[in-house]
Amino acid sequence: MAMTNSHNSTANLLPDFSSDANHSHQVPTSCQINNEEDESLHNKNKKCSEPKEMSEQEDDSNYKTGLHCHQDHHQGRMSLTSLVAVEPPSSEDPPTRRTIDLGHGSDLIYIQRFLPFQKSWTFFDYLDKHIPWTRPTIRVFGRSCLQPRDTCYVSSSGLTPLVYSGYRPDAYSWDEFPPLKEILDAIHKALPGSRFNSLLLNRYKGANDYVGWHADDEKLYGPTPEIASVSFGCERDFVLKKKKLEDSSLIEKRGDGGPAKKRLKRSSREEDQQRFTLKHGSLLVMRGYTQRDWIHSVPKRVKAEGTRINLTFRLVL
Ligand SMILES: O=C(O)CCC(=O)C(=O)O
Ligand SMILES: [Fe+2]
Repeated sequence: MAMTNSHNSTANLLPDFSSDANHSHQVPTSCQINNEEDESLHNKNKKCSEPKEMSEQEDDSNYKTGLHCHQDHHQGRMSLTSLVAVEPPSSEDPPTRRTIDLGHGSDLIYIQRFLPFQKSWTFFDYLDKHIPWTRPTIRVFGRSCLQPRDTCYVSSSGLTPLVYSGYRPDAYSWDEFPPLKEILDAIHKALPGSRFNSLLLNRYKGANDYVGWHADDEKLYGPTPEIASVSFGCERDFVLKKKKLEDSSLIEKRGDGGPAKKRLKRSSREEDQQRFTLKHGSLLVMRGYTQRDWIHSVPKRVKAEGTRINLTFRLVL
């Protein structure tokens, strides 16, 4: 597929992220999420309904203080995208890479400015226009419903097909979307030793689009999937909650990454929750047993007016 925007090599523009530059930042652990929807863990009889929004009061300061018009993108073009609340980074800020140890063999890496700001808008525009987005019907708790976000799937040929919520997306080839290969190259460079061969794309077209609580624990990824998530456009919260074991020895003994969902509940302890406001151009990596022991979601948000595009790179074994 032809690109309408010119693209320089991302790798040339990228700083070296191969070592931790800064461990001192703290990840916010307070989490006022009242979204009790859980697509994977409980309440099978629940209607295929959408999760509750945060109230204005609960909707945290990220969205109150973080609303800034970015002035240097889409100049002279008024569009929904141009209203996205994205704060351009200060050029003085060094790129930082944080590693967050979730315990018991699970960890996260977060690089806030993984891709350069303007370059990230070029990617956003390309993906928004050229990806063959679809909004499929999926099965949740035995009911059919429209997936609350657009999606697309890209993978290398010959892999086990991805099936989730009763939906099997067609797999497009990397060759059709050169910028995706460019982003993949940048990820491989930032994560030496890691390899990804498939990509699930999500587009959240506004405040009502979301992804409910789930773990990406499909068998085709093996027991310890590494998932590299790149975000573009409107900032949204990404929330992780630790699954609560009824018998904490079970998971340790199983050790196979299998979906022990029936025996797990979400935890209510504050330290068992993590929340990130995923920035335009950021990279979040989930590693180890994160999919086995934690669930994650991108909840609805009152103030998230613009479009967000998220790419999750995975390795199908
Ligand atoms: O949009 C995101 O940040 C996460 C998407 C996700 O969890 C998924 O596609 O499995
Ligand atoms: Fe996920």
